[in-house]
Amino acid sequence: MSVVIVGAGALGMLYGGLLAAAGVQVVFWTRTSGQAELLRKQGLMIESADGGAATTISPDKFAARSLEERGMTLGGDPEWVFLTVKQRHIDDKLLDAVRNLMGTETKIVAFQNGVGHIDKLRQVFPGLRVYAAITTEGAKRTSPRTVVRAGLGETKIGIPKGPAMHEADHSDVELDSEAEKSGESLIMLLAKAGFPAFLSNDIDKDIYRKLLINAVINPLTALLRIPNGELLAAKQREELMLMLCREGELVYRTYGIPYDPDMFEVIASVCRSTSGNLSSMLKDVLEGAPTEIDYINGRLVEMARAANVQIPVHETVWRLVRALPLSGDIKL
Ligand SMILES: NC(=O)C1=CN([C@@H]2O[C@H](COP(=O)(O)OP(=O)(O)OC[C@H]3O[C@@H](n4cnc5c(N)ncnc54)[C@H](OP(=O)(O)O)[C@@H]3O)[C@@H](O)[C@H]2O)C=CC1
Ligand SMILES: CC(C)(CO)C(=O)C(=O)O
Repeated sequence: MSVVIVGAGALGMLYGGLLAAAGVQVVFWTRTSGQAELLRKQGLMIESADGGAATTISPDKFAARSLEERGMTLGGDPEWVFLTVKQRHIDDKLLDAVRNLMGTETKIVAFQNGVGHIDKLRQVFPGLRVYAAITTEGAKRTSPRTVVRAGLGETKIGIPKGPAMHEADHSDVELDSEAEKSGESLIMLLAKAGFPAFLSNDIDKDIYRKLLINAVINPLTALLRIPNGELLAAKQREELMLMLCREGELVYRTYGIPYDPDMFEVIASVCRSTSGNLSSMLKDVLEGAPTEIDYINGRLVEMARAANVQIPVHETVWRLVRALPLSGDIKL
């Protein structure tokens, strides 16, 4: 079994590193030749947030190439391509490069938060099975060859339905037997590498559940510059969370997208279980990097507008996060 990791960032190094350590044939595909070279020379390291022993993966356990070295052959016909770049990185150039990697039996697994990417991948690769992975792993890249794993999360894998997920029928649909067989082999592979992983028959529900969790926690933590747990530490913050949650539920009801009856409690419990974490959006803001707001709150706003539904709090946080200065932009 071979796995190509497109994007050796936090998630890419975590999954690729532990798969390689478990003996799976892994090829990392980085953006820059500098990172690929560093990985080839020094290997990579996965540290644990609680100070436990780090896992070192030596360079003989994997291969690393870069987009800049596009001419180089990666060899073979990979069984899986894990797409672990951010949503905004999925552009025509990247998709062209991914196309060159695909063999006849290759399947893609997309790990992005938010929505939009699956439809894009389906348009570019018609007829190809695109799996979505929804994970509660928390990974942070601390150097081009080091990643910190916040704790053991769950990874759910499934094939989203319909070309546009929010227009899809959300009744339970069984995966066809071939897709199920492939999905199960991937789950076993991930389990071998130490990831608690499950096959989902309704990954759309998981995608939209995560979307609402992110659409409440991420913009508020990014705007208020606080760790996730601090959202519950003041009534005013909880009120904002509740408004975002209720507006999101309104959109979901409008489109017939199922959500947990106690969605607010689900979100609050994520704040508690990740209380010390900085959300990915806050990390992006602190690093001066573009955020994934367009693919999270932006998508909800788009859906609401298309259905003539008002979600003013999402609209406001979406605009505010988009308007945040990139670090260093403003000197006071
Ligand atoms: N980190 C986490 O814990 C979780 C992340 N996710 C989702 O997973 C996705 C990835 O997140 P994360 O790993 O944190 O992000 P990172 O920013 O750490 O990693 C993204 C990686 O993609 C690389 N990249 C960008 N463009 C290209 C390209 N053209 N070719 C090859 N590689 C490229 C970047 O390279 P470079 O740095 O050189 O630009 C970087 O290494 C996001 O959508 C996020 O929402 C979901 C759940 C948890
Ligand atoms: C669940 C949460 C909010 C954890 O930090 C997350 O997925 C993120 O930060 O993007």
